[in-house]
Amino acid sequence: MKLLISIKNTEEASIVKDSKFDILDIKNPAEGSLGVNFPSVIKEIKEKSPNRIISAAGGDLPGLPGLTSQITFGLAHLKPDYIKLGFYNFNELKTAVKIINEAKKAIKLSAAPVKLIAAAYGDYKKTGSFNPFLLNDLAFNTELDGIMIDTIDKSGKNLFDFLNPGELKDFCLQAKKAEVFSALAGSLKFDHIDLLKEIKPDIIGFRGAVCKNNDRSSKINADLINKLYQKIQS
Ligand SMILES: O=C[C@H](O)COP(=O)(O)O
Repeated sequence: MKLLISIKNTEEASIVKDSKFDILDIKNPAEGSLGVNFPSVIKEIKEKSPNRIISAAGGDLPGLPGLTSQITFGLAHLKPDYIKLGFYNFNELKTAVKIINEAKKAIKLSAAPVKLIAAAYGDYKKTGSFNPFLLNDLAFNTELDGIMIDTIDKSGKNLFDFLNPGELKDFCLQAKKAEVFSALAGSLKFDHIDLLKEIKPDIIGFRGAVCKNNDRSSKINADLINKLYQKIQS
């Protein structure tokens, strides 16, 4: 189980410089769950973190293939290892297939070796957004590299308030069958680690629980990241 840590600026890149984790995710929490950050910020963080595997959030995106492919094209030029696209406020599989096919074309056009992750939200029902259990169908029908479940609502509830461990385990098993990696996030806590070890996603994503006062809009904390990493290894 690899640990992904989301950061928002170059100051946080310095804070986590010596911390142990596997993927450095760059997002803009002020613009949503998978808020997309500014090109200059992503470029600077990449330069400051030469030995890190980098992921870039692409936004909580409506079902618009043109818009999504342009965002993907722009991000791909910054050469992250992964781009994560959030499926928000639309729910048709056909639209999702078109989005991923066009995003893959945009990546090829950029000539950067970027992997693509489609993300849906555990609390999808509240907003009529894309059902995360359709991500496996999407993976079978496209050239996706990974699928992820996060949450859109970061105001107190977490992933397990919306989906049960059995559903999440099945999601991860289906991802293996589709030969893509699985990732889980959504206000996860230290206390969820044992359960997550049973569910066996390939990647777990954290921010809030490793920020000062458990507040994802405040500053990331290196000691908390190291403690979390140790707990995952134990
Ligand atoms: O991609 C992972 C997310 O940034 C996790 O953030 P969170 O733990 O605050 O929900």
